Amino acid sequence: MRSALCLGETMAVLSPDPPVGLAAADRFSCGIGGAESNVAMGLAAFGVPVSWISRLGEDGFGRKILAALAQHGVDVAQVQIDRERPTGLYFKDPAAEPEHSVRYYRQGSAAAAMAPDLLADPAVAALLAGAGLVHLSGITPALSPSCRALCEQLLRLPRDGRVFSFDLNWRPGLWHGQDASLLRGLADSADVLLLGADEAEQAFGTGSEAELRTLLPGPETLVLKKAADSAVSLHRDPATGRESRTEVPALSVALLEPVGAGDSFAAGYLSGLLAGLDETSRLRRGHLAAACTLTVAGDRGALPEEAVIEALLGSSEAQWRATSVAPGRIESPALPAPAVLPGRPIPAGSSVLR
Ligand SMILES: Nc1ncnc2c1ncn2[C@@H]1O[C@H](COP(=O)(O)OP(=O)(O)O)[C@@H](O)[C@H]1O
Ligand SMILES: O=C(O)C(=O)C[C@H](O)[C@H](O)COP(=O)(O)O
Repeated sequence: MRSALCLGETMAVLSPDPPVGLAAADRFSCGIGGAESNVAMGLAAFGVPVSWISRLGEDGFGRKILAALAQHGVDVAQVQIDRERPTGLYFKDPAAEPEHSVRYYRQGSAAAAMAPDLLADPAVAALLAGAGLVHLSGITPALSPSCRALCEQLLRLPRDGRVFSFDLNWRPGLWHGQDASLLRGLADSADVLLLGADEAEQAFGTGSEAELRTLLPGPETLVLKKAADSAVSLHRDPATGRESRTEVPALSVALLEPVGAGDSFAAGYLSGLLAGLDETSRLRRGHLAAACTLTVAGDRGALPEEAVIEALLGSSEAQWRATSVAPGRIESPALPAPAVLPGRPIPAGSSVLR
């Protein structure tokens, strides 16, 4: 299988522990968070050889991020270390309204200093030349003008058999005071564009398939996620120009925490693309990986064993629709018995929402 390369910022994440509002918090647990590195770890879990490219501060948070990604099987050899700027941070605020539930401290971070000269680094150029997939997201161009220039330059590269994927990851807080209309041009120059109907509505004023396809005619494949309902792939055959539509319902999930589901979906879908699977299987892999993440209290849930993935991907539509995922457990008529999901137990005091 050809390798993948994911580029973007990863930060240290500080979460009040216990989960109270920031004003009341005395203690924090520290994890790591970054959309593109979540995708990189997700791809590695599906067996894809993957590198993550970024820039970190010469600090403990940077070292923690490198160690965590390496532990998940992601190649971090070409991550740059910035001696002047720090690793970015964000805080979770469990008491805040959803649009303020995350507080970024990433302005002037090491990653925000990424620039097109990164591509002149011979080791990075070699990774890029060998990659079958290059994954970016709408977060990076919002970080700084130099990061935006880097994304523009990457998306202008000749394809040479590579696929450039782009997850919209609309973060209005990061675009404040900047021209967010640039995002549409970037998204439109990818080959595979992943976006949620809700975020498309906010960023582009519509979540409708037909209107989005008209607004974004560039990508060969547009993957529109409709949260708990379904995901739709609109794919244009490069040889004939014919457009086909594939829709796969989402799994029934006992949701614990939503963060990271979009990144896991991207990893599932893109791993299927690299493996040469059809659109239905790619979308199913996306839903399955997202469901595993939705049932844990972190950015990424562990996948079931390979035989379970295969059985679910090969199941009939009725069996797929009757499949449900709860913390630690998958039940499906396509499985001889409920499958146990590996991973951390549910933290005490967490409530399982439905
Ligand atoms: N309530 C839910 N039930 C089942 N699956 C869901 C639910 N919410 C999200 N998903 C899954 O997660 C994927 C990503 O959802 P999305 O809302 O786009 O996430 P994000 O906002 O994290 O990007 C969906 O395509 C679907 O597979
Ligand atoms: O870099 C950022 O700004 C982030 O938000 C990092 C987040 O951990 C993930 O991007 C989760 O994002 P979803 O998968 O959409 O829930």
